[in-house]
Amino acid sequence: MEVIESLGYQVYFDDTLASLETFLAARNYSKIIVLVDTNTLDNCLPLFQQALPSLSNYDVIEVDPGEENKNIDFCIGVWQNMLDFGADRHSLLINLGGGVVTDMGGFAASTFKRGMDFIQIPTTLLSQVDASVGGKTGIDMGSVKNIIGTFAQPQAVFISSLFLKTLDKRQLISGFAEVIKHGLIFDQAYYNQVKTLGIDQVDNALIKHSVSIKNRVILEDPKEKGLRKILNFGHTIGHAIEGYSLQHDKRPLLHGEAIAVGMICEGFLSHKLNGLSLTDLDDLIATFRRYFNDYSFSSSIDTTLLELMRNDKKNLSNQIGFALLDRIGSCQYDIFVSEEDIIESLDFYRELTAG
Ligand SMILES: NC(=O)c1ccc[n+]([C@@H]2O[C@H](COP(=O)([O-])OP(=O)(O)OC[C@H]3O[C@@H](n4cnc5c(N)ncnc54)[C@H](O)[C@@H]3O)[C@@H](O)[C@H]2O)c1
Ligand SMILES: O=C(O)C(=O)C[C@@H](O)[C@H](O)[C@H](O)COP(=O)(O)O
Ligand SMILES: [Zn+2]
Repeated sequence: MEVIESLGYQVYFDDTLASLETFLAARNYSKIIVLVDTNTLDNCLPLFQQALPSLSNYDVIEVDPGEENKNIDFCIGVWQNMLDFGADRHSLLINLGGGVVTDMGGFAASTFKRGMDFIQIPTTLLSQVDASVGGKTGIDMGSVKNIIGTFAQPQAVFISSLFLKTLDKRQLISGFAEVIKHGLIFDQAYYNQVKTLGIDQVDNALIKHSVSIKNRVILEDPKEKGLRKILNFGHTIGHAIEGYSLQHDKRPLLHGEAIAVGMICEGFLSHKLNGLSLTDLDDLIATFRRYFNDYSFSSSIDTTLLELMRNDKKNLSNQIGFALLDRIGSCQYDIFVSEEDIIESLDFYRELTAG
């Protein structure tokens, strides 16, 4: 078992979940509630139960799966269930699921009775390498991603790669977008290592390396006043595309798929405005196109996408904020980009992927 020290809590890499048993034994929670979605109820709760045979007295809250349910209505359902189960400030919420469960569960716990303890047991690659660590919690409103939320740290994070065995390939690749992002913004050698990996080559060492990159950034800037914004590379445009797709596409893009589009567009902006070489841009594009299908969207939605970008949390005084690369492995933040340049980056993506 390996451990990373994060913001006052530990991230355990522990396929046995023995560390969770020790964690619970050392605390005297008045009540334990496990939040799952329908898929993690079927696929992950049995593994959780097997690993913790001594834990029998807990309640389960189940929500429908998927981004379309990461909203206030489902959150009210979670709060209501916690009330019904008699949760108090000395209770623990265990979020057992992907980023939707860890984001929404973290938000529900951090606001319930002004805050109760929660732990994260991420069960997707995306939530293991990114969403479960760092304390960003939240929900969407319509097409606007993560617009209501808190910074609230879990009491601990328990990562077991065994959960990934039931995850489908599309979800694994979606999570891989954040892995590639970690290399692009912080670690060129890591980027070079991961950019040709097969998705079946994802292992504990890779998950731990990604978490350690994210952790170094958040330790320096827990509340995203500065450096932490680099973790948002690809997200100004990616979140707008994700939010749009969620409301309009029959089969909406997943988070990682949308930010892969965003990272190509923001790669273009990095080249145009922040000194990223053409060689690095071409490399970035080839990497994302190796793993991700092209997304087709017409210029008629550009005004809607810009409207969504006007809600980005990195914005300042009506200027749309970006984190952009100057080379692979290095990223700057607080770069404000004109709407003309943003549209040029969307045109660039469309031309790149046309035909
Ligand atoms: N807080 C953060 O720092 C942060 C970072 C990155 C992403 N996010 C958020 O995370 C969310 C995306 O997370 P995600 O990709 O994990 O999506 P998700 O939670 O929707 O999970 C993806 C799908 O996999 C299913 N699933 C989960 N674990 C499974 C398993 N082990 N076996 C089989 N099926 C399983 C889920 O039910 C769901 O259908 C987005 O809302 C994004 O905004 C947050
Ligand atoms: O942890 C962070 O900080 C990130 O930006 C990680 C992102 O991958 C993640 O998608 C996050 O939820 C985006 O946050 P937001 O503040 O842009 O909503
Ligand atoms: Zn993300």
